[in-house]
Amino acid sequence: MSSARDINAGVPIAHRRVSISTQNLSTSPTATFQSPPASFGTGLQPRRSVPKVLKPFNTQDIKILLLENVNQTGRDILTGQGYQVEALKTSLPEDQLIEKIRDVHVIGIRSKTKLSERVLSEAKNLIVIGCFCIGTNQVDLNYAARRGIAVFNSPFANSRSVAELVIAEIITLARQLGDRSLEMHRGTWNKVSAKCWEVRGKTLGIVGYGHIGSQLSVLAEALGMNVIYYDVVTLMALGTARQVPTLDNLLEEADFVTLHVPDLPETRNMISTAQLNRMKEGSYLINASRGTVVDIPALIVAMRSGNIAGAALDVYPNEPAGNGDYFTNNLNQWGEDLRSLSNLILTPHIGGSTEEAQSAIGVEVADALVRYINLGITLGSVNLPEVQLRSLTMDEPDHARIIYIHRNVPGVLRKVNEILGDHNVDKQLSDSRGDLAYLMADISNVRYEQIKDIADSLDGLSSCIMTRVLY
Ligand SMILES: NC(=O)c1ccc[n+]([C@@H]2O[C@H](COP(=O)([O-])OP(=O)(O)OC[C@H]3O[C@@H](n4cnc5c(N)ncnc54)[C@H](O)[C@@H]3O)[C@@H](O)[C@H]2O)c1
Ligand SMILES: O=C(O)[C@H](O)COP(=O)(O)O
Repeated sequence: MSSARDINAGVPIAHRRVSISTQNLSTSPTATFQSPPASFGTGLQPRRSVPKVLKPFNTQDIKILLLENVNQTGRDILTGQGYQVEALKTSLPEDQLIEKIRDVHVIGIRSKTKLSERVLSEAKNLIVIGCFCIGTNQVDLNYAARRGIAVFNSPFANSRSVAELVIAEIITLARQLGDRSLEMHRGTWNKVSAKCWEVRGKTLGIVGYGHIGSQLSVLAEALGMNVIYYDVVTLMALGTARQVPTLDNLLEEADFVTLHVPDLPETRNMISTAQLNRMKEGSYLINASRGTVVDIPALIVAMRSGNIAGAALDVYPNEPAGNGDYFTNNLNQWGEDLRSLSNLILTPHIGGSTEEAQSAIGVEVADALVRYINLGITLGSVNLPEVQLRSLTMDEPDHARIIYIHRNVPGVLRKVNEILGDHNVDKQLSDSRGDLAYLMADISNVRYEQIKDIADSLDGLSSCIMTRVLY
């Protein structure tokens, strides 16, 4: 088992390095870390017994809290490491979250758990956050970085699932399938063709042509749709899709408008009364991005007027913490209005909720957490500089890996190397991101009893945010 220790105010700054078989490391010239197979989670083995002087804790001492029903694949990888894993099916109210987060070194969440500065400031032992989803808007990334807490996510493992849901919704809206099905469930046969359409030849307007938007573009063209898209970045069109210069251009031309932008200050209420009024009469709106992107009261007005012939919402400004919670309470006054509208598909944030997506996300994020906890590798981190050293000497005795997360100020490397200077620095890599820098150094000829001195000296530097020594 690997181990870690706690030197400063409960912050685990060192844990025993573990060996890793070289087949798990990329041999590509770019030296990126290849995503390991699922067995990676059990592939890391302890190297030697723990030196008493460091009061290290074993991997069993690493406490991980997983919220929001993280997939079994991820739980298995983490428990396979020997970490203590507590997994809950829902998110937690802030007060309970604060109580729980005080104790853990790692937290895994999905889109609902808000890790604000207020919550994170209580997380004295936290070294890393895993977002088992695409979005990271629920985490205060800047504050986490200032504290040296790494954040990882799964940038595209559920993109296909979302794109397929949107395709289903386009046809469902065009044919009013939701309403017909509801009527049949109530015993009413209502065979109509008025205002029911084929999607072939219609124009799909995609707002945000990233992972999901671009995948959707390909699927929609296969159905015979014309695709236009709007994005703040100029992006290569797939197939015969066409980028339009403004959102208004898209709204005026599209029969279906679908939103795939992140939650940013600029995308809040991006679709409100003015934008809905620009949309073609009888057009449709789909939002499977974030609940903040659509002004819901404005949508209700537009649908009641008939200008918008149908809509699909998968995401909402306030979402319940878990299944069974009452939807209307969270939407306040809008819940009842939404539920009363025809040709409005309401789904409980299930865009990425498929077996395939959740299983892949579980593996991807859990592997990233293991690599970070055990090896300090930040590849894929959304808030720290991405640093990886591929060490061929990890299994040799008297080697240690130093991780020094620090403020990006002049003179740090000189001071760090003064501290490491008595040892043989085999490799060293440092990268910065804004005000923050991440240094990784593999040193040899270091005795275990010297490791505490190194850690203490690094901690004593004024630039220090967090020091970890892996050995
Ligand atoms: N419903 C779900 O279950 C579900 C699942 C996955 C992702 N999502 C959400 O879907 C959204 C898109 O995900 P993605 O993986 O495609 O993201 P992405 O980062 O790959 O793509 C987002 C695109 O939006 C563009 N963009 C940013 N700001 C914009 C603006 N103001 N106007 C126009 N374009 C803008 C970006 O340039 C980028 O091309 C995110 O909000 C994500 O959280 C929801
Ligand atoms: O950000 C995401 O990946 C989606 O919104 C899905 O979130 P979820 O994992 O909470 O369903």
